[in-house]
Amino acid sequence: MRDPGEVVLRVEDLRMRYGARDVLHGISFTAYRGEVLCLLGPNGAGKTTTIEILEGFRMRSAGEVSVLGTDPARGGEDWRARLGVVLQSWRDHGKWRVRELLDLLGSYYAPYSTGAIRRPWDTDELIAAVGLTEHADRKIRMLSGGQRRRLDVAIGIVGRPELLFLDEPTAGFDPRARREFHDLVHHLADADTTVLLTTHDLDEAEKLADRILILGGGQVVADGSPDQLSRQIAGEAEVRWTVRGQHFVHSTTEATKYVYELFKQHGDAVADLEVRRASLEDTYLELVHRAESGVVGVR
Ligand SMILES: Nc1ncnc2c1ncn2[C@@H]1O[C@H](COP(=O)(O)OP(=O)(O)OP(=O)(O)O)[C@@H](O)[C@H]1O
Repeated sequence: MRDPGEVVLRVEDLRMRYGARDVLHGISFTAYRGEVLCLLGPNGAGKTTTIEILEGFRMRSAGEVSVLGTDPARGGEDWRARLGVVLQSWRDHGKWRVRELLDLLGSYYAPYSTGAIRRPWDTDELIAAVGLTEHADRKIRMLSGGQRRRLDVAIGIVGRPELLFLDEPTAGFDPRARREFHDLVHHLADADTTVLLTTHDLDEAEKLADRILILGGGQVVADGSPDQLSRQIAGEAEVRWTVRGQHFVHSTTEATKYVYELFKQHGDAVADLEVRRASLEDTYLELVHRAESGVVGVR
């Protein structure tokens, strides 16, 4: 358990209403320094709304929110300089070259350097960290979609943020770029950056998140590590095996005991043994289904 003094993000009973429609019905969660928190939920669940409120771009209807110790509705420039934001895509500055743009954007952060955090990030180091060294002198409009997305990430972290918001960061990445990006997020978290990201890619969530929050029906329907969530829902595991070439499948809530009995009964004849627990995808689909059909969530 982390020291409660390290809270970076605290959300209590957050509500959002657009016109007459309630989108967030009172959500609460906390994030700690160096934690990677992943926000999941179906289209329209309120992920972007939540993130925009935390970034100070959207005014909430009700509830308490503290981001790096400040209410985002009242955050000034010095507070904003401690945040990094990677939105869905950066479409401007096509005529600029990669290094030029990062140099310029980085210079805005220089006045916010502190003894502990030197701002901005050195441009060439940053370009290398996001895998754009070969393209540093290219015009932005000449970049491919994935390269441009890497630039979006570089723009989000050029000021060495203490808290980084990533909205579907790897959309359009090839598998290697995704792997490199995941390594980058792990490095940022190791250096104490707190990361809040949204994704629809459950494999990505499982690889990156220390904690997953699932939004459904305007509420947090689950909050825990990928492993904890799977256990909450994984009532039954599926055991598969063969005996003398014949395949068997059995569902049980007590897989270990079942496997023990199996070996007691058949000994070495048991082959191809597999125990499959609920995946994050199974868990996600079940929890969202429960939320949408009005069943109270699991926390
Ligand atoms: N400015 C707005 N005015 C009115 N309704 C809005 C506005 N922005 C979002 N909504 C509604 O609020 C709900 C939540 O939207 P939001 O964009 O936060 O969802 P999301 O979880 O980010 O979805 P997605 O996965 O599709 O990006 C949706 O039903 C959307 O139609």
